[in-house]
Amino acid sequence: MNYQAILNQIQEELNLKKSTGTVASYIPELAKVSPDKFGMNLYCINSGHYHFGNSQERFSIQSISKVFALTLAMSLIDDSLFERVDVEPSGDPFNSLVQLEYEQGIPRNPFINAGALVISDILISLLKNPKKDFLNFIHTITDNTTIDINKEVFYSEKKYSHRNAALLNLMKSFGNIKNDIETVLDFYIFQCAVEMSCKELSTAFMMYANQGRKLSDNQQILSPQKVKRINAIMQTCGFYDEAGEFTFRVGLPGKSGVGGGITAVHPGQYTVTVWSPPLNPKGNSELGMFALERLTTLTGLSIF
Ligand SMILES: NC(=O)CC[C@H](N)C(=O)O
Repeated sequence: MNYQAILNQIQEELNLKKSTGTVASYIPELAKVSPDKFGMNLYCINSGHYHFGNSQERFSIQSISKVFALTLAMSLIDDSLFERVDVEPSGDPFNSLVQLEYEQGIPRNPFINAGALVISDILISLLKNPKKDFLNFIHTITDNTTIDINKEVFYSEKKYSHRNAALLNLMKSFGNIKNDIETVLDFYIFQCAVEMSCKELSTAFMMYANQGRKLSDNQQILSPQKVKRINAIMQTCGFYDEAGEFTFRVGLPGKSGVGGGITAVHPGQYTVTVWSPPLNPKGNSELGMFALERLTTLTGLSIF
């Protein structure tokens, strides 16, 4: 298959499309990013990288980091993790508080904010230097030690994190947060502030397409069974209250972030990352979803 020709076609179609979305502004620093950025990187297990646009420029990965945090936590502890966070789609926005109240502080899944905050709490209890260890984990899976956080984004989100603090307080009242609220919030915001390019994200996600092994050196990062589970959670919960729509249109497990990035996985075949900052009302990249839908349609390669 001529993947580059398919990507070129998607780029041409995108040039004709006007986005109706808006760049996230509740983290003020994110609002400074140009809405016209667009990058796409496709990383095939058998034939390497294909790309176009701003695919090598780093952007704020935001909630895509939730996949790395869950992976790290699952590599360190057993299934007891899932006593503190469930694996059901929420059908609610990523930062919603309502379900938590009547479900007694157990978040629906690890990819909504409440669930990711519980994973942050677990990592803080398990790791010596949570921030350093988290970055090291990303360095390992990408073979790239230059990946870091964007400090402006970090401090910007810290100033406007009242809702995440509310989620933490509510969960703490139910006994599902063990560490100090400020410490958990700080680590969660840190992981969201990591910056990576489309190419780096596709590389990091390759382990989910390759049974838990890195492609570069075959290192087993996570067992195939655990990778299967993470892919399942990405499929059912990776896009909040748009997980069904993403599955319907694109047909791949994946994860989005309010920085405008989406990374998706076709186990055994490829990983793909798109970046376009304007978000649809559900907080997912509008043109990113369009590009991924075109990719699985033009290649005929989705998991369904
Ligand atoms: N959906 C997202 O990417 C949200 C991440 C963001 N840091 C928040 O907690 O609001």
